Amino acid sequence: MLNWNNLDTLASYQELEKAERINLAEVMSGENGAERVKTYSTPIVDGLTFNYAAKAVDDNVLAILDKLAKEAQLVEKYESLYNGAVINTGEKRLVLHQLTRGQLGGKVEADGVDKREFYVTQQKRIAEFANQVHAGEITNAAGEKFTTVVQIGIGGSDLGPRAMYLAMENWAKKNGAFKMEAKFISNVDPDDAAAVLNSIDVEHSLFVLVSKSGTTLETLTNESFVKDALAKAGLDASKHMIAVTSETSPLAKSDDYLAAFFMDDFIGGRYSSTSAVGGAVLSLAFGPEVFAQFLEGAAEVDRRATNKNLLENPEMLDALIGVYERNVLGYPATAVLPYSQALSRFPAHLQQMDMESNGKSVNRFGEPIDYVTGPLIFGEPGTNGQHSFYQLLHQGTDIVPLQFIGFKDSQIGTDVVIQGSTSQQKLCANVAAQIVAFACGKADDNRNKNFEGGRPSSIIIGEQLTPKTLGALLAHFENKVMFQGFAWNVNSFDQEGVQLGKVLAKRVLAHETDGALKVYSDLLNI
Ligand SMILES: O=P(O)(O)OC[C@H]1O[C@H](O)[C@H](O)[C@@H](O)[C@@H]1O
Repeated sequence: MLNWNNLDTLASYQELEKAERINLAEVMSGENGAERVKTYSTPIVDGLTFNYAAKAVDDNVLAILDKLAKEAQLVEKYESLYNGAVINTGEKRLVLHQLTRGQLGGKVEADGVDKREFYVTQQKRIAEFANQVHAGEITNAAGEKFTTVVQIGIGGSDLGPRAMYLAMENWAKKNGAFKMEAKFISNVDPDDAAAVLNSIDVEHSLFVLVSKSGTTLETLTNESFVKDALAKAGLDASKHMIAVTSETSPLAKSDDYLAAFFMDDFIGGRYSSTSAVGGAVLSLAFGPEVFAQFLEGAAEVDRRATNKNLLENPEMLDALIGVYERNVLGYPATAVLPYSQALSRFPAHLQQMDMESNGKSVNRFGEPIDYVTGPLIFGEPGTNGQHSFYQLLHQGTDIVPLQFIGFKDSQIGTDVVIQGSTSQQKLCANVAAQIVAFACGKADDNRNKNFEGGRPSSIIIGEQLTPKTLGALLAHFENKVMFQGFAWNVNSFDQEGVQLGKVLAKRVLAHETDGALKVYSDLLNI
């Protein structure tokens, strides 16, 4: 039997509140600090490690977090999720994104369908389609190969796939796996679609229309925008477009598309990168084998996250340190700082994954809760961020926990030695320096130059960003957010908070406004 209790009712949480606070600057200094960096570390997968030495925790706090994990039954809740329980209480749905990359528990059936089989079938259909496109068996009307793939989608149908594409693009080029260039149209701003269309050769472009619901205003508008451009170029849109949607959506049975691939209601948009939503564009761009490696990395993390030992479960550990920082230490935000240009859109993806999941004020039964939940997430790749917002992170009045990500090797491998070091070494030197600067600070008589320190961070260190380590990185955060949602006793899998704005926008477009909404509409000339 699972107990779905609010965080503040747990005995271990009360113990956590009373636990002695750690002086991070002190514990990270000298030999003690060196020892922490060596020991406060646990593997995520081969070639990827979670190091939490610079977090404000010690063995005592970790032991209490372990009690909390057990009292809140975090792994048991995960088990019930992947065995097909109705975890998404708001929408009364199963939550099955882990099943798109592996079978963790027993067979999961819904409406008489084996769901693992369904996801694998879609993967196979996509793989076959992608191979045919690459082989020139599926072509444009003139019998010429498609060279570019353009994804049309927004939110989860854009952010994850786009971030994953960018993360693998240079790796694929370097490793002979690059098949087609991918572009993305998401915003309803006409300049987004127009700029992408201006940058491609439409005659040789294949468009992937992605919408789980098939009703998203931005995506349907951009579909029409693209169809208009295809018609103007004298092209038959139905020969240039495929759809990725759920079988129940209005797009599912249309003749407007060359092919349709499916996901379902049990895959949340922000968790859909490993479903057909990411599968279509990534398999077209890099080939099905690369997509399979990406899934394998995610699957390995999903398996590891079943470990009940907190220190051997980096997803649960990361999650609970985050809960400690948010609820006990009162920190409002988390900055995601990848020292990897390939991860330039990864923070944007995590913003949706985390904030849409855990930005909740009621528990999973709809009752108000008396504690804070999901933090504000933002970030930029290092070292660019260092020359931008790090000032506030080092000396501002809020303490913002930091999530660094760094790799020993670059993806392309082209580098240059300047003043005795390569660019990759300079990149890595900066991340090491930042961790210690944030944690330990530096005293100065000039208050303006003083660094208090005590600013916590963790780092995920990898050998190289490959499809497999990328899949692992993605699943690490998906599972972290899931465990945090369990700890906060919220439903991490719906997003009612996005609805009101959509309803009001429709009213504006129908000219059914009054009061402030009418004046804003007039000011914006609608
Ligand atoms: O894939 P779609 O149904 O078009 O949804 C696209 C996005 O829009 C919604 O408003 C939600 O906030 C997102 O969670 C979702 O990913």
